[in-house]
Amino acid sequence: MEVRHARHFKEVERMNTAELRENFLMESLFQKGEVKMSYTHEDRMIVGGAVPSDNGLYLEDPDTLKTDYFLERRELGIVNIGGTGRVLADGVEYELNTKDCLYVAKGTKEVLFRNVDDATPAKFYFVSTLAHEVLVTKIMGIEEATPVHLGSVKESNKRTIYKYIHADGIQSCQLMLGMTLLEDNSMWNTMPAHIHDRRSEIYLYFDMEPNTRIFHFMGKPEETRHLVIKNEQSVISPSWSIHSGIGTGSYTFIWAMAGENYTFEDMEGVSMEELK
Ligand SMILES: O=C(O)C(=O)C[C@H](O)C(=O)CO
Ligand SMILES: [Zn+2]
Repeated sequence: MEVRHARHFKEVERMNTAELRENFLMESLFQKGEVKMSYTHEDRMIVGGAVPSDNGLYLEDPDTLKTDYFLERRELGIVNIGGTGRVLADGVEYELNTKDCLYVAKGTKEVLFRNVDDATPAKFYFVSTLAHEVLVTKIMGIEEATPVHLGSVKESNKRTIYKYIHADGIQSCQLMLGMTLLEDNSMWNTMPAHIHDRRSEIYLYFDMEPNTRIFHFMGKPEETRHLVIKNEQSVISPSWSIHSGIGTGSYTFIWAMAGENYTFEDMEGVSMEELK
């Protein structure tokens, strides 16, 4: 697993494009027959992709974590962005259709990713955070997730946030996770922007045409930078950074957060006057 260290905003102000990408962008999480992972020291989140082939794939990384098994001191949120797949958590099977989410509790010794049909392979995106308590492993479809309607056609940001793992949904120790779907011709997410100094956040952009790009904005509000992002790429947002994007075509994204509090609404809005 690759490891990324936390960066101070003063250092980030001076980064060129390649350095920004090296530090914050995960460009190839989804490789057939592999589990790919990236460990960020921003709230010690692990972000990954698993694309099973014939025999399935186990979630493991003893060298980086130095624990007896992956979820010994962690919890895990998984979302399937591919064809129907199965996750076996200590032998208990969960079938995940596209956009279904599975929370896997701390203490689960074995996590196995499988396809239902190799002709339409599953693509599992996952985020793992540190956990202090054993909670309940639970699956949730998008139709059961808590919707929040935001934005307008006029502002090109009409969208619905579906919250899966949060205080009023699937319970976790600190992981919060959901998916945002934009209406046709609404291109902006998270604008007006916000920060939340108590939590880091990771986005995965997906459901994009090969030629579509997201211009994703990060940085302190008065020192913004951008990254040009392709389909199925993931970007880290440190707690001091805005995280907002505009697509050249349609897209969906999964957001996941970890940190101090467990309050989705704890966002400090950034006014347009502040953005530079
Ligand atoms: O579209 C949005 O706005 C979002 O989905 C924002 C994320 O949910 C977020 O940044 C939560 O802190
Ligand atoms: Zn946020």
